[in-house]
Amino acid sequence: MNNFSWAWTYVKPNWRGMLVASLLLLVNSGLFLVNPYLIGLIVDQVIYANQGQLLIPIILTMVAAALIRTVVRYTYQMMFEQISQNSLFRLRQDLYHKVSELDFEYFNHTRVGDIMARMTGDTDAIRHFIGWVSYNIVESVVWFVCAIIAMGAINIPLTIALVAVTPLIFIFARRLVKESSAKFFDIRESFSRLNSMVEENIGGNRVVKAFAQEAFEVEKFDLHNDDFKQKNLASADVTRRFMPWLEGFAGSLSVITLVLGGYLVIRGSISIGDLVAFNSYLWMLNNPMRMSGWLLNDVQRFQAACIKIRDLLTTQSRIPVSAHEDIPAVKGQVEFKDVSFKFADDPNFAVLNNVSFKAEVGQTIGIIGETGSGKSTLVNLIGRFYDATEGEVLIDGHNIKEYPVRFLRNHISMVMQDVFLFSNTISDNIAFGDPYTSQENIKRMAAVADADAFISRMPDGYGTIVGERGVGLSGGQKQRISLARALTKVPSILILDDTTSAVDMETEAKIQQGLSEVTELTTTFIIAHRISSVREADLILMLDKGSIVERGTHSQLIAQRGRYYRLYQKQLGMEIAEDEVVSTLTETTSS
Ligand SMILES: Nc1ncnc2c1ncn2[C@@H]1O[C@H](COP(=O)(O)OP(=O)(O)OP(=O)(O)O)[C@@H](O)[C@H]1O
Repeated sequence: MNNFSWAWTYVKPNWRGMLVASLLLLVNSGLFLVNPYLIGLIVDQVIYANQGQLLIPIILTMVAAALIRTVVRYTYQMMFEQISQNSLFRLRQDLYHKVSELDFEYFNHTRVGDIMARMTGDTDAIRHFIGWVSYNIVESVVWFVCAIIAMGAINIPLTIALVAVTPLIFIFARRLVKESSAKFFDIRESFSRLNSMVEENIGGNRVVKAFAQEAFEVEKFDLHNDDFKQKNLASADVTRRFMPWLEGFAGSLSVITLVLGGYLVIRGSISIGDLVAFNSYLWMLNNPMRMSGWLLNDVQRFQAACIKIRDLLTTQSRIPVSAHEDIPAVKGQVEFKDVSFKFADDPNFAVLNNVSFKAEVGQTIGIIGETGSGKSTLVNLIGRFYDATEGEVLIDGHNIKEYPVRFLRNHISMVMQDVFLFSNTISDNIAFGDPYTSQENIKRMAAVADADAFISRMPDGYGTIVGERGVGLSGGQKQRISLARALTKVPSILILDDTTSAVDMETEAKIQQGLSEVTELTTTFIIAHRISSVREADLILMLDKGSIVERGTHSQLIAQRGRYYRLYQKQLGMEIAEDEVVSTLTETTSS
């Protein structure tokens, strides 16, 4: 399907409006023929044939034609605008739906700025095409044809002399399209890079400031900014080189009309009135010629935008959103059978190697291991954010691939390592897990996450609006709010990825106590670096380079005297050291 047919699918629901607008456009073009004809009449009949009584009716007709034209033009322009906005609305809807269903893999490789460029600049190029360029092209063609017919009716040889110039315009227009097309793609890519750079910089402004790298970033921005400017100038250069030719051809029509037309008048082949009318129609012929360069540029911009948008709309998630629908509710038994996993962009590196374990409903599984050992990747397979490359993940005995993804995720709650809060009230952030939850439940779950106390101390309490990504809250506060958010959902499977890393051990103990009360029927996965976070778990998995190297309960693993034991010793030593510091400080203060 070409880009025009594709764009039509968005316009099609308004096809009736489009038809009426196009008919009005034809009426308007027809009305343009009236005045030149009447001007010819004034010259021939009123001035030369001395029929002064015709002057007033002719002028009144001209005024009426101009008035009707104004109303008609306003109406169809507004209709095109309305249709283009409706089409844009539908397109944005499709784009947003698409973006919301794309998987982690896509976002791992796509810059947010690039997606934003598609959703703003590219969609606007398409709106501009539907709402302005398309009817201007039709209008130009209609004017061109009408002018030739009207001029042909006056004098055929003179019309042929003018039309003889038009092939040159097509030759130049084709060359313009050929040269400018690539430039628009360059502009589009440069805009996307600029957008991504700005987006990343605003998002990472704290890091930039912390490293005092403002000057370096400004320099980087200037490079992108300059690149965008140069790409636009290169495109403008092509336009400027071709425009004088198109202008020149359009201007040559007046010269041909005056020279050849004057000759025909002297010879008596046409009247002066006919020549004046002919000259007035000329505008309908040379205006489309002048416009052709600009319109062709806009068509190129439209084509470049269509390619980018269609590329996004046709991107397929590796994880399909729907699957078998007749599957019972998730209870929460999770089993990994010889699961291995490799990221698509690094197929030689196995992030998980033959991982096998079983978690019964309501059990707590602790996952511990060095950084980069594959802990987050393992739990990401449970929510089908990625699919295992080998082996099977089973939930309640069914292969996870049999579950419709949204259905499955509805039964899973996840507190991600990288906490994200929306710039909204704390209450709404917590209710995000279940928008229909009551205020009491929000407060209850906040209490379980040991967040109620600090939230209540805030001046606006649960109504406090947090900044973008939770700005204004400490790391530990953000973690606790995101834990409360995960708990409001009443999940069958709860995944806590390093959720208490930023809270002190006393708070962690309180949270664990609260959690054990509300997760009796919930299979809970706790990823942690601190043994204190997992020691009560029914099963602890120790990962190393993607493989389970030790497994068992805390006491079993201690008895094994292996890596877990050594880690425990190390952490215990640190705890004791910490306790010693605290008691020394206390003693010093009291003495
Ligand atoms: N999108 C990705 N593409 C390629 N490799 C990745 C991707 N995400 C993670 N990895 C790699 O997979 C490995 C495991 O990462 P993972 O995030 O699962 O580790 P982790 O044990 O959770 O680490 P941490 O404790 O630091 O959170 C790492 O070597 C990492 O570099």
